[in-house]
Amino acid sequence: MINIPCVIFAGGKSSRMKEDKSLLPFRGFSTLTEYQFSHLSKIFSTVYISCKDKKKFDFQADFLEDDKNSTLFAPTQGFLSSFKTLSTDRFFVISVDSPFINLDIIEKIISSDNKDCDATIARVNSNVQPLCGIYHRSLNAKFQDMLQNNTHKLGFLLQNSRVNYVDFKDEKLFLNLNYPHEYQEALKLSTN
Ligand SMILES: Nc1nc2c(ncn2[C@@H]2O[C@H](COP(=O)(O)OP(=O)(O)OP(=O)(O)O)[C@@H](O)[C@H]2O)c(=O)[nH]1
Ligand SMILES: [Mg+2]
Repeated sequence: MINIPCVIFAGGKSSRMKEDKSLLPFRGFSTLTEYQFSHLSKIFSTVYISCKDKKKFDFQADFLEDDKNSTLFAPTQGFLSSFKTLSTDRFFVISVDSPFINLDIIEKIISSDNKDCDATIARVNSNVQPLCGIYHRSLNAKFQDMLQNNTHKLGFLLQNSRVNYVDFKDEKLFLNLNYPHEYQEALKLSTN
């Protein structure tokens, strides 16, 4: 088991999906979140779910809720509550809507990480995947600045930080379910 905590980001608006994607059924699980939680719990010894309000889920897990006083929708919120609640120097981040990220990918990222960087992040055919990688506590202050300045582009943060990129080729494994057609594609890939 991997000892770095894993945080599943599941608190977004799903504006492109038009319904909360974290609650869509997947691979026999009643929600994509439960699928990810179950899969990742076999790999990581601690798995957290980052969300606005744990009440939207009806299963037991460790939830990290966003600041209730904020109306902002952006992963920045999830990062800030992760840094606040977790005591470790780093944690692994994954998006709820990328169900094909596997052990092989996770192990490669973890073995590429080192103490001198701020983050170790997946890149697929030169596309950076900010929600698949390790973030270090050294970035906490930058996330606080992002909140203060109301700028939430993770790509920009990473461009201005010390990042190790880990390159992958198979784009299918990084499929993000943003639109209904991508969810349909994921369902099809799962039955093959
Ligand atoms: N905890 C938390 N997670 C978030 C927040 N906003 C986005 N995320 C998560 O970040 C991940 C990547 O975001 P997107 O793929 O853009 O998802 P989204 O923002 O729900 O979808 P769109 O509204 O279509 O952009 C998803 O897993 C979201 O659940 C937030 O305010 N809080
Ligand atoms: Mg979004």
